[in-house]
Amino acid sequence: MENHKNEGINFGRSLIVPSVQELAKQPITKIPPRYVRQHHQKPLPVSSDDTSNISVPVIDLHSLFATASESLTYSSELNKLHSAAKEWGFFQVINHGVSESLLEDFKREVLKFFKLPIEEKQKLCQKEDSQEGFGQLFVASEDQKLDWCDMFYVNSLPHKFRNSQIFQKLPPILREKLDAYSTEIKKLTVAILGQMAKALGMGNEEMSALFDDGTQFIRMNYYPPCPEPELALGFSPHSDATGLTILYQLTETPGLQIRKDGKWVSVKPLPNALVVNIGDIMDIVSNGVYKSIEHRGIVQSHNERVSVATFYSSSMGTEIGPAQSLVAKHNVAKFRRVTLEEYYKDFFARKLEGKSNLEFMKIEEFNEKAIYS
Ligand SMILES: O=C(O)CCC(=O)C(=O)O
Ligand SMILES: [Fe+2]
Repeated sequence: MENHKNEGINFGRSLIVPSVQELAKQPITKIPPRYVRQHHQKPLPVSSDDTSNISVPVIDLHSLFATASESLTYSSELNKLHSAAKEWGFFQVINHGVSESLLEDFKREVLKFFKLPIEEKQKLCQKEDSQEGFGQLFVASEDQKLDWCDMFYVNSLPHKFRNSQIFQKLPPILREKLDAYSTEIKKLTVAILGQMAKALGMGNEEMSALFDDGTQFIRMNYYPPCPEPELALGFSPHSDATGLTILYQLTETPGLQIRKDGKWVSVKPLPNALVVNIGDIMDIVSNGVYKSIEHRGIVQSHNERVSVATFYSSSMGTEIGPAQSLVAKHNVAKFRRVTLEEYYKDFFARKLEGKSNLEFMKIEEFNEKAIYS
């Protein structure tokens, strides 16, 4: 298993903030000012921004992979995947092959973890100069607004980057299920990326070279009930700095919203489905064809919400930039090339601010408007 001296990889850390779950246990009717959003960021009442009749595409991975093994160059499911990645940047997958019993077991252990007494969770808290552990990310200053959320974050793959101090302290069954979940989600991610290579007309080897031995991070999010949900956000608007993210919504409480044509659209939890989204790195690799979409989390007054995001990127030494095959095909590169380390250092040094990180990678003339659609 993991190397005992391993201290993980490190992109600096965020400021220490109080546990929101502990705060929400107090008999409060108002939230502290640090959680009250400025007007433009407040979640609107649903009635004034009604997008309830719109939903993200659902893709049946069983049919997608079945037609792939028949080596058809075209299939309607592949076409659906391509348009979902281009037009939505988000979709849900069903018949994804990750066993229901693993999803159930993992869910139970994650929920148990967040219910542990704070003293137990604090044994796993983020240490000096590390993002991994229990705490919060992206808090860059004392006057920044805070998310109504506690989180636990670990580097899960490759194994050599696992922080052994954290893994050893995890409740053993959670550690076992996390390990199994990480393996299954990596397989699923790589399989979806392979289909995307095909849909984009990229060389399959090009996608494999970037992602077969990639880096995986797991972030578990706990959103407690909030006495003033119309003033707070569970997760500030952001896009993910990854290749692909697979999100498991553990509870039935909705909360994830994506920005679609200027409106916030909810991604409602579906039974046995996983949410997939394009991250900034895939947006870059696809030379802007696939879209990394801004999303946020809202909270509710009576229900807690729990989600697990699994972020997958290329391996650490890799230089990221538009795929050469697509640059040749499009006759232009829309993004600069940087190493993954440089990219992440910049991402984690900021507070979350929509898609600002992707903008910084764009070659100037493309900053305003995408040319491919
Ligand atoms: O909880 C959610 O649905 C969103 C989480 C998310 O966007 C993230 O962890 O990056
Ligand atoms: Fe996200």
